[in-house]
Amino acid sequence: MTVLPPDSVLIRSIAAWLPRQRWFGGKDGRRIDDLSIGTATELRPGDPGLHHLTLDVTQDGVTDRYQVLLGVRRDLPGRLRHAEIGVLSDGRDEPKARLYDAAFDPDLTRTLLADLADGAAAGPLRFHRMPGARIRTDLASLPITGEQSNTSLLFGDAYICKLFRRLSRGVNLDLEVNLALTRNGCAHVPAVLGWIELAPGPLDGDAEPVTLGLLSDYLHTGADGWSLAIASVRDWYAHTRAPGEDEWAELDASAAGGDFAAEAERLGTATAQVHGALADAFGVRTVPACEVRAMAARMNDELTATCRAVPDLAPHAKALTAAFVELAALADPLPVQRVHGDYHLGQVLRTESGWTLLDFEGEPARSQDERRALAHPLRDVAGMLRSFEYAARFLITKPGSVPPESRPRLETRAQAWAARNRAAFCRGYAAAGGPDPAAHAALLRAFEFEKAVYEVRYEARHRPAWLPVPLGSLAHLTA
Ligand SMILES: Nc1ncnc2c1ncn2[C@@H]1O[C@H](COP(=O)(O)OP(=O)(O)O)[C@@H](O)[C@H]1O
Ligand SMILES: O=P(O)(O)O[C@H]1O[C@H](CO)[C@@H](O[C@H]2O[C@H](CO)[C@@H](O)[C@H](O)[C@H]2O)[C@H](O)[C@H]1O
Repeated sequence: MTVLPPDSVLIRSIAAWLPRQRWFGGKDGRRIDDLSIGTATELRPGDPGLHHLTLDVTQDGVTDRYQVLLGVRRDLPGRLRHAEIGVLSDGRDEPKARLYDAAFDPDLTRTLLADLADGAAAGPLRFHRMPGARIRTDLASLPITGEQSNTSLLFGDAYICKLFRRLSRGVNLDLEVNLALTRNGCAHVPAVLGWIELAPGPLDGDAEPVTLGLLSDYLHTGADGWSLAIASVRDWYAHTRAPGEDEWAELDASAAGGDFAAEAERLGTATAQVHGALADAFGVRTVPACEVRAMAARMNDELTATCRAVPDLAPHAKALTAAFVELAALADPLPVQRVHGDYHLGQVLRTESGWTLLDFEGEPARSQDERRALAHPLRDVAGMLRSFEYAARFLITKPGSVPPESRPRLETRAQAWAARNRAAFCRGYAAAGGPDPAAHAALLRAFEFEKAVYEVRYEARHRPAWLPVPLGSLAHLTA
């Protein structure tokens, strides 16, 4: 049972299973033309056995590398049936072994924790413990499932181990940034406890190790910004006038019980502090005005391409282009630095001690080089402002979500909620030393529109039912 099945059986099983996985990046209609095993490492012999695989998956001439934890058992208990990848038969009636996604098997993932605690090495895999960190090894894991591009394992309520599914060349951005900020004592990221990497191998000649996993403190008291914001919006929609209140006066959003503005302001403050820490850790560079013009041209090219793919965006194109032209006309050089890169309410957690930022990997739909590129910090501010727009409209935009007669009233409420929380976030950001959004209106607007174009493309490809959300907010912002 410790020996891997012949490649052909394994590869056929994985090729059929891969496209069904939420985290598989190649589900855009392209066929898998070739699939091969890059590395295979036995991490635990016996029944159940654990193997670590890297897979090279080629689609339309482009090869991406993924990792899979392969479990092998003679009998698969009911709790693991949903994770089955394939059956290995000996040619007679009885299956010889069952292959499955071991991320779902706490009996096997325990091995990862033990190896991290030991700073072990296995074949090309290297397990690193953060100097000074103590890692408990007696915890069982539970995978987080859902809308994730990676697979994260919760170990008790102490640790979270993020296993990157599509592997990028060299050190993963999430590890690089979290490690630098943990070392600098930044309170707004979860502390890094360890990481797993693939040592540069003779096979592909990579000079740098490839990051496979990241073990961090699990912030078990945290609530994510998106759920908190949505709860606030729901409360604001239901808010009614107090008895005796002037029925013609504008409704006062601050009087709604679930008002989010104080949280939005604190989030702005935390964001500016993280930007300061990123500038300290990685430095700041200034780009000349010609590069700003090139950036504006790229934004406009993406707009043109997206209008072709999603014609519903076309009615907004004129207003968006005008914002990119305005950006190109800015004569000043721009300071750029490491930023979050895909900043939205789903990437922040509110704990009892403040806001924490997660997932510094950048936008999943961008290339590795684009994700690593330096940017002006207001690009993140724009990302979060877009997220307030999303949260404000999410509950009412999907077709059939509210009766048509309520829509105009709720759209007015949505606009008020977004305006109030955008202003609070920007206030907190500027007060904590970030570049003042009010003083950089043209830059901020261009970044917001760039993100909105990305969102239209993202939603059309991954969640078509959400497409009315960015389109609805664009209708308002470009009116
Ligand atoms: N350190 C942590 N503490 C608590 N929850 C976390 C932590 N890291 C991630 N999470 C939860 O897991 C979710 C996904 O994490 P994320 O890093 O964004 O993964 P992905 O790249 O797969 O989207 C987050 O939205 C958050 O709810
Ligand atoms: O979290 P990821 O790094 O996978 O980011 C991608 O997916 C996000 C959605 O999960 C997407 O964010 C968009 O939807 C959010 C609501 O679900 C909203 O708050 C964001 O403002 C909006 O951009 C993100 O763009 C995408 O890269």
